Amino acid sequence: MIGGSLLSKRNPAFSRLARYVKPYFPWVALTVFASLCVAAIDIVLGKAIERLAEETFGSPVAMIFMVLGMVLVGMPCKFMIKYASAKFSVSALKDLRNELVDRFGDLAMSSVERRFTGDLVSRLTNNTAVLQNFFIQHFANLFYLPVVFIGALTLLLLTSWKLVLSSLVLMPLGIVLAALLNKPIQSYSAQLQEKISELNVVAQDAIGGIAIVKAFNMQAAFLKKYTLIMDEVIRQGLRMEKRYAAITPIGVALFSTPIILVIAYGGYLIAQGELSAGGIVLFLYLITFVLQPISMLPTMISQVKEAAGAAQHLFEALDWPTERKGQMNLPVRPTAAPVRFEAVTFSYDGETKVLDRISFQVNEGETVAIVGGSGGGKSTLFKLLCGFYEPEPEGGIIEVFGRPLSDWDPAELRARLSLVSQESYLFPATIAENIGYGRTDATREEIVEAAKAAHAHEFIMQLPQGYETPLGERGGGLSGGQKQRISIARAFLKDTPLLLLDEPTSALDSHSEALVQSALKSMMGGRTVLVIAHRLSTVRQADRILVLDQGRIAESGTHDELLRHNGVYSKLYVQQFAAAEDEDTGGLDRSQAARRGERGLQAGVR
Ligand SMILES: Nc1ncnc2c1ncn2[C@@H]1O[C@H](COP(=O)(O)OP(=O)(O)OP(=O)(O)O)[C@@H](O)[C@H]1O
Repeated sequence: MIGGSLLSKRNPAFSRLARYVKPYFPWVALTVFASLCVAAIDIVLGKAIERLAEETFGSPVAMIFMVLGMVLVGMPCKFMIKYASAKFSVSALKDLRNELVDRFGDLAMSSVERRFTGDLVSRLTNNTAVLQNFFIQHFANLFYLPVVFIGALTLLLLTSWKLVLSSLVLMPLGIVLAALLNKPIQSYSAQLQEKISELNVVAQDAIGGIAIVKAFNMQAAFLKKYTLIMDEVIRQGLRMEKRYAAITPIGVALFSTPIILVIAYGGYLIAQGELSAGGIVLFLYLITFVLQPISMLPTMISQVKEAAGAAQHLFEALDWPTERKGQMNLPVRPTAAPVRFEAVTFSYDGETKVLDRISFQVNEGETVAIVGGSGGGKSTLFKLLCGFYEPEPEGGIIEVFGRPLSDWDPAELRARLSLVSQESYLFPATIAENIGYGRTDATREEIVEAAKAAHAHEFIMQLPQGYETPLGERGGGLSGGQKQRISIARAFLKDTPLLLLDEPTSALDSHSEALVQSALKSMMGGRTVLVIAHRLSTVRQADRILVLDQGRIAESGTHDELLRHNGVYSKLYVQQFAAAEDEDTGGLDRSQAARRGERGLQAGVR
C-alpha cells in the first residue's frame, strides 16, 4: 500500500518502529481495513446520491434508506479507525517507552554526563507524543486519502472529463491562493510559539533559581524581562488575529469563486446535454474527495517527516552506548587489597590525560585521603572505581577486591561499595524510602538503625510525619546537614566494605557540621575508605594522604611527613587547610603553616 511503503521503505526509523508495532498487527490491520471501508462508502455514497437525484433507483424512499444505512455503517468504521489506531500506537509506544526507560538506567556515564536532563526527558515524552499524535490523527489517512482520491477521480472522469479538467485547474488555484494568503500567518504563528517558549524559559529560570533570584533581589529584573516578552507575545498575537480577520473573507472568496465557476460551467454542460442533473450532484459531492488529498499532501508529508524525525530521535537514544555487562558471581580474592591502581592513565576525550600513570594501593581497613587542587582528577578516580568509566586496555590496571575492573559486572561491583558525594542527592519520596534505597530489602528497623547511626533519627522523629515525611525535589524541605545525614544513613544501610567519600564542604552550621562529621566518622570505622578530603581533621586522621596534581600522584605520606617534605601538599595545606587550623586541635599555627607554605612556593612547587 502507498501509505505503508511511504512509512517503511524510505525511512529506517519507520522500519525500526514497525518492529514495535508488529505485535499489535491485528489493530493496524483493523485501522487500515476501516479506512478503506470509509473510502469505499464515501465513493459509493456519491453514486447513490447521483441515482437519487436522477430518480433512477426506483423508489426514492428505499434509496434514502440505503444512503442513511451507508452513513450509519460509516460511523462505526470511523470510530474503529480512531480506536484501533489508538490501541496499537499506545501499546507500541508503551513498549518503546519502557525499553527507553530501561535503557536509561543502563546508559554508560559518558552517554549521560554531557547531555542535558531535558534532552533525555524530551525524547521520552515529546517525541513519543509526536508519534502518538501521528498514528491517531494521520496514519489512517495514508490509506484513506489515496484510495478515495483514485476512486473519486475515476468516477468523475467517467461522468464528465471536461468538468474534472476545469475544476482541477480552477479549484487547486483557489486552494493555492488561499494558502499563499495564509502563509504569513504560519510564520507569525511560528514567531509567536518562539516567543511563548522564551517566556516559559524566563519563568522556569525564575522559579528554578528562586533562591538566587531572591538573594540577589533579581525579581524586578526578571519581571521586566518577562513583561517585555509578554508584550511582544501580545503584539504578535494581535498582529496575527488582525491578519486573520482581514484575510478570512478574501480566503472564502478565493476558495468559493472557482467552485461557483465550475458549477456555472456544469450548468452550461447540462444545457448542452453533456451532463445530467445527477451528474452535477455526483460531481459536487465527489470533487472534495479529489481536492482534499491534493490539499492535504503538504500536511501529510510534513507529518510523516515530523514523525520520522521523532522516531529517529528516539532510536538515537536507544543506540547510546550502554554499560557492558560483566560476569556475575566471580570469586573475590579475600586476601587482595580492596583497591589497587597500577600505572593507570585515563582520558575522557582520548586526548587530554586526566589521570597519568597513577599507581597506589589501599589496604583493607585503611583510610586514604586524596587531596589536590581543582581539576586534579580526584572525582575521576572515584568514577573509575565505581565503574562509570574504564581506562583503555593499555591504560593500566585497576583492581577492586583483587579482580580487574573489566572483570566486574558493574552492578555487582557497586553492590560492594558506597559512594557518598558532596551533593547529597535525595529523591522525591519519603525519608524512609530515601534511606531504604541503600538496600531495597531492608526492614523498617534496619532503616531506623541506619538513621540512628547517621545521627538523623532525632530530627526525623521531630518531623510531623517522621519517616513518612515526603521530600520535595532534591530533598527540598530539609537543611543541607539533614540531607547529608540522610545520604549517610543510606550508605550505612548499604553497609559495604569499601567506602568512597567525597567530604561535604557545603556551608553547614557548626552544630550540623559536627553531627555530619561524627556520622561520617562512625561509618568510616572498620571499613576501607577512600576520601576526597576537604577538612584538616580528615587529612590528619587518614592513614595516608595521596596528593593528586594534574592527574599525577605528586606526593604520598602522612600529614606530618608531607609537611616535612615541603612540597605540593605543604602549599595546598596553606591554601586550603590552614584557615581551619584554629578550629582543629593541636596543629601548626597559621604563621607556621604560612612559613612552610612559603618555603613550598620558594621550592618552586606550583
Ligand atoms: N565527564 C567529563 N568529560 C570530560 N572531561 C571531564 C569530565 N569530568 C571531568 N572532566 C575533566 O577532567 C579533569 C579532572 O576533573 P575531576 O572532576 O576529576 O577533578 P577534581 O580533582 O575532582 O576537581 P574538583 O576538586 O574541582 O572537583 C578536569 O579537567 C575536568 O574538566
